[in-house]
Amino acid sequence: MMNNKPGEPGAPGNLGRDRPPPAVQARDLTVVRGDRTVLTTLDFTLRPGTITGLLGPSGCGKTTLMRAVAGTQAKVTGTLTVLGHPAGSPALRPRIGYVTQAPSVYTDLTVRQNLDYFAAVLHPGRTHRDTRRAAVTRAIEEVDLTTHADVLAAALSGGQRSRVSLAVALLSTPDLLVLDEPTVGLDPVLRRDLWDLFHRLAADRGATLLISSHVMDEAERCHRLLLMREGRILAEDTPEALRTRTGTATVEQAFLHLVDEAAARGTHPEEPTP
Ligand SMILES: Nc1ncnc2c1ncn2[C@@H]1O[C@H](COP(=O)(O)OP(=O)(O)OP(=O)(O)O)[C@@H](O)[C@H]1O
Repeated sequence: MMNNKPGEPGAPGNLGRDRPPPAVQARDLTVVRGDRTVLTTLDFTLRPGTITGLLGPSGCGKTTLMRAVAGTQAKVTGTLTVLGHPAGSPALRPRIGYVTQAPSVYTDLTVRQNLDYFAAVLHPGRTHRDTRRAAVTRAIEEVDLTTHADVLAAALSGGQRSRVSLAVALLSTPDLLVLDEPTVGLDPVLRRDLWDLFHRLAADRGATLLISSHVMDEAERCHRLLLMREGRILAEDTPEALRTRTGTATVEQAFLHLVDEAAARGTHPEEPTP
């Protein structure tokens, strides 16, 4: 499907020369779903150990972009390199944690049983029993579900179930975490705690996180932002640079400013102005 061209960042010849290769690099990334082009020639780069927020209105293509990065999206063209491999490579499977909007948990199992099950898939065999146990306990603690470890998933709230999915993704200590709206339905305290966890994963483990959200105030917690609209990237920068560039006080205002600016020009923002 997609190949690195020699000399491009992420290609084997460039590894380790100046700075670490990008965790994710997209060039001309285009995705067709049904008979519609839903992502159009996207270019972006995610640096290792950073948190990138993916923001934009419903239907703009956030989930499609995440599925492409996670390697689960069909009809992807262009170049998409993930942790040095073409997106979708089998070698990437244990290195990516992808948490979808719909929590993928077994409702007839408890929180711990769910995690035990997935841990057994990741680290099968008796010899890994202690590793599994430690990984499960750590993942449950990280998502703050220790007090609910023995509760059936069927009896959890939506937000708690989402956190079980996140715990499953954390079991394999992934290098790249792709999280589709992980804070939907959570109260402000839990949202804050989860964002603290995301920052710890980036700072302590060097993990790269791509996190989608509808909530613009969460944008301020990201190192970088990809603002999307109608299948295209409206802007890619730090929250501060976006505010400064647009002379606005919040990322939400910056987003609206960029939308208005593009409409006034009659072009899409990343298209060169004549
Ligand atoms: N299975 C599908 N077949 C055809 N078109 C699809 C399919 N799934 C999504 N789309 C279209 O692709 C576009 C992008 O959808 P996507 O789910 O990526 O958006 P989103 O930004 O994640 O939306 P939301 O924030 O509501 O989750 C939408 O216009 C949607 O209608």
